[in-house]
Amino acid sequence: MSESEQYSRNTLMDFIEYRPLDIEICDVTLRDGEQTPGVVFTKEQKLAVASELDSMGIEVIEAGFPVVSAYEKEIVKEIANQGFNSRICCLSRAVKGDVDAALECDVDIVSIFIAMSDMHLKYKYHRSFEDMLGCAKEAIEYATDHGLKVRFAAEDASRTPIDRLKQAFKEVENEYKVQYVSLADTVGILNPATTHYLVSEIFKSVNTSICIHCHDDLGMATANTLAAAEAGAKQLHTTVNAIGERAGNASLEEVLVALRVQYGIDRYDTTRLTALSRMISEYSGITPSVNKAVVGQNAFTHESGIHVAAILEEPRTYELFLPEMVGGKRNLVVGKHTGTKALKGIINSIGFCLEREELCALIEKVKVCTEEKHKSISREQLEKLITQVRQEQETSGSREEKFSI
Ligand SMILES: CC(=O)SCCNC(=O)CCNC(=O)[C@H](O)C(C)(C)COP(=O)(O)OP(=O)(O)OC[C@H]1O[C@@H](n2cnc3c(N)ncnc32)[C@H](O)[C@@H]1OP(=O)(O)O
Ligand SMILES: O=C(O)CCC(=O)C(=O)O
Repeated sequence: MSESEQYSRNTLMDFIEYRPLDIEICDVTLRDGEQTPGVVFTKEQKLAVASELDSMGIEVIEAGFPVVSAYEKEIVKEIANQGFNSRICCLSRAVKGDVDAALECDVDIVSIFIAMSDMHLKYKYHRSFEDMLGCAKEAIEYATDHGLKVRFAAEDASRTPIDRLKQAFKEVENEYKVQYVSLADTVGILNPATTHYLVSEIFKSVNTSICIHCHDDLGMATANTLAAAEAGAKQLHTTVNAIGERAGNASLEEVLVALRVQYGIDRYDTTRLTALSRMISEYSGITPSVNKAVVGQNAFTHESGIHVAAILEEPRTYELFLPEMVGGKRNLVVGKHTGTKALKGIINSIGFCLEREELCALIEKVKVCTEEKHKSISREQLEKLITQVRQEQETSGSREEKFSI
């Protein structure tokens, strides 16, 4: 199947003015994702996830926060030494000890973060902006002197005065060689318009590549991430199944599929997404909601008669992209909303062939049964109903014969 037959391209994009996207993905499932309350990945699990991300073509993997524990440090080090194509990154506070831990892990990039919002300066650090920026600079200098590539990350950037962000980024950029500056929407306050504004403003004032790290407190993390990309952000942060602090982060599966459908970026192996999602569900103990985009159980499940009738002719009538594109499977369900064409197609596909009258009787039974049970019906129940219908038709047929004798 050709690429263009796998999905409908959003042709309205042709009417929108935006900067051509020049992006890479930094997946933070193994760091921010693991900060989901109650989630603890084993070394084997983290290695397996990192390997999948690498195979998928993800450019940067944030493997962890080494100072959290000795085991965490051991895992980050092992991931960094796997020889993956993905570059390996880890988190560090603006503290020498954290940078030392990163150095011990052999990572490619260390993400040194500070918050510069009034809220965090006052209640978290009890220190001034100048003090914290000083700490950040010391840590950055120490890291770069020791050969580490650095991302300078502004935590809570979306609640920080823009001029303060610009000043900090400019000073750091002028004094050190950093690879990235990062904007974190730590509490998920942004919307696509304000994300675009924030990134555009920073884009105008720095020469360093910009990263965007979005949280989903208002359900806009994916949209904000894409708005940031349109405004010039280079590195987009994601997590598998959108796991992460509170409402989670921008979802890897949503961002990758949106990049393809909206912007034609097709270099990632999206066919691995469903398997990776199942892997994270198992390892984290958190299953995405059934209606979760791309990987939810219902992402390619259809019941409505009008939809299924059309899908049997051409799935793209009611599917933006085909399940094969993300390693998923289509599932046609028989329930209250099933129509005759759909039922005929479904029963034919499982080896049954009914006359028109039998089909009408079956659909009646399906409706009554699903309304009584308040749920759709299983294949087994469907087969039982087909048997019942056939028996009833036979009985009424022989009765008619008797009557006509
Ligand atoms: C937005 C984010 O996701 S940030 C990352 C959040 N992730 C985590 O917190 C990972 C899990 N955390 C941990 O295991 C622990 O909190 C550790 C190992 C990081 C630190 O543990 P502790 O040394 O016991 O410190 P504790 O957690 O009590 O407090 C955090 C300290 O870090 C300081 N701190 C927080 N962020 C920064 C920063 N970016 N730069 C410098 N110091 C910082 C706080 O001000 C506080 O300092 P204080 O002890 O002088 O008050
Ligand atoms: O910006 C970053 O890279 C990390 C910060 C972060 O995790 C957050 O603020 O939620």
